[in-house]
Amino acid sequence: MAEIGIIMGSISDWSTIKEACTVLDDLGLDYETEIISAHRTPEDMFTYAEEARGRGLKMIIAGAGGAAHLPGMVAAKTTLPVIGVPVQSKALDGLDSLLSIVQMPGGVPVATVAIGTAGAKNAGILAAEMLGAFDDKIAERLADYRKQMKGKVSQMRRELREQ
Ligand SMILES: Nc1c(C(=O)O)ncn1[C@@H]1O[C@H](COP(=O)(O)O)[C@@H](O)[C@H]1O
Repeated sequence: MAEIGIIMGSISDWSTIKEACTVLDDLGLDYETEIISAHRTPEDMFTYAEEARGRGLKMIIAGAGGAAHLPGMVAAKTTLPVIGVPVQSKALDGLDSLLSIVQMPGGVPVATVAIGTAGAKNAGILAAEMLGAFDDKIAERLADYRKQMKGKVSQMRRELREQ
């Protein structure tokens, strides 16, 4: 059963949010995905947030752009940890998304990652690390992931020397 819920405000966010899914696939972790909007489907958002823990989710990754109220509103309706992904918007390059997500009032946190695809990737890794804090097998997979990253840097160094 999925322990990570991944929601986004619109299908237009998918090209960003799928980076979180890709990294979770690489790490062999189950997740579920859904489109939910605080603005367009507020009732569905409340239901999703209220039922998340009972359905076995351990955390929620929520991505949205522009007036990105989804992560904060979901956080307001659940005590599960919420990771917010600011999607890069056309008008303001995602600064609007970032500020909408990161500036939560004290008492209702959203763990906010960077704008765009790198942020979505990190949201996936952060979710895995949170689960890995309680699961040695996941922690081992994360250690392997780090080793692979190190290997890629070694390859970059070789390429640089060949320039
Ligand atoms: N920020 C939100 C919310 C919300 O916060 O509930 N719902 C949709 N949106 C955002 O509107 C942008 C444009 O959406 P469309 O491309 O569907 O017009 C998307 O980035 C979405 O996350």
